[in-house]
Amino acid sequence: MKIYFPQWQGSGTGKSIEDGARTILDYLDDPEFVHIPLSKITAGKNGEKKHHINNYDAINEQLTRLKTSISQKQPKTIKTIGGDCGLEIIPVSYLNQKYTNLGVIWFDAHADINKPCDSPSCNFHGMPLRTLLGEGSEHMNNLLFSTIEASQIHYIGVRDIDDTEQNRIDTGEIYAPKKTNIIDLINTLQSKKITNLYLHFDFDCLEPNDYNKTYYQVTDGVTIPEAETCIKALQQNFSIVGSSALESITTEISELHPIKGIIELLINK
Ligand SMILES: NC(=[NH2+])NCCC[C@H](N)C(=O)O
Repeated sequence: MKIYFPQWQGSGTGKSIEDGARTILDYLDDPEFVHIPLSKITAGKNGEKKHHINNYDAINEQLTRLKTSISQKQPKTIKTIGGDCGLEIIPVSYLNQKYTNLGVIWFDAHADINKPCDSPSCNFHGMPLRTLLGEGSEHMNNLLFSTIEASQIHYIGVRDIDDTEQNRIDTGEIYAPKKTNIIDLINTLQSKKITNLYLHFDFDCLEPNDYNKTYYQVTDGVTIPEAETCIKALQQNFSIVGSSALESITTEISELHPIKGIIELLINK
């Protein structure tokens, strides 16, 4: 199943994330994408915070739509154009229920593992992994198809981590090396007997000199050739049952040029 879900409300005020999703959709020009409509509940500057989550009602309503659509279709695989990282709680928890021992590969500059009450921003896109662990807000748990274990989480390119997130990572089980070594990652996944993977891809994992049309830019990122090599190696060694392309913000298709290879690998391979 291919899904277009341009959720931006998880970033607080970042409407550019919706525009960026549309640009990737237009570039791919693929009628197979199922469009999930966003909530009309006021969000952003005048949005309301509930349970330590900005724009809670809008996010809850539209993620419920996404969940319903996936439940009805019961897809074997899910490819998503987004959108902010908060949307991941739906496809990941669905695929995790379908495939035992799903490996979750998180290409991202950020750890996205905040508890709502610890989050400096109260933006839900910094919370999806903690939610998926079943340690987030009880007010989001109704959206989950299943919860994951810490040992299923593997970061690539993570380098902007809040102190409270680091504390969670330091309690063990989560794979979060300072520098990516693809051989080590593959060995780690194989030693855990993981065969199926979900590839979460926030374009801010990339080195900004290679691509900076992202909601955040964080120095010392993964280069585009490194990211492509890594995705290809994972595709050769594992079965990829889901992937996402998230938080790019350009409104010009021509500016997607540097990341076209990555988009193709994630969505069309
Ligand atoms: N998906 C993202 N862009 N996440 C950024 C999160 C930034 C920061 N850690 C926060 O929780 O607010």
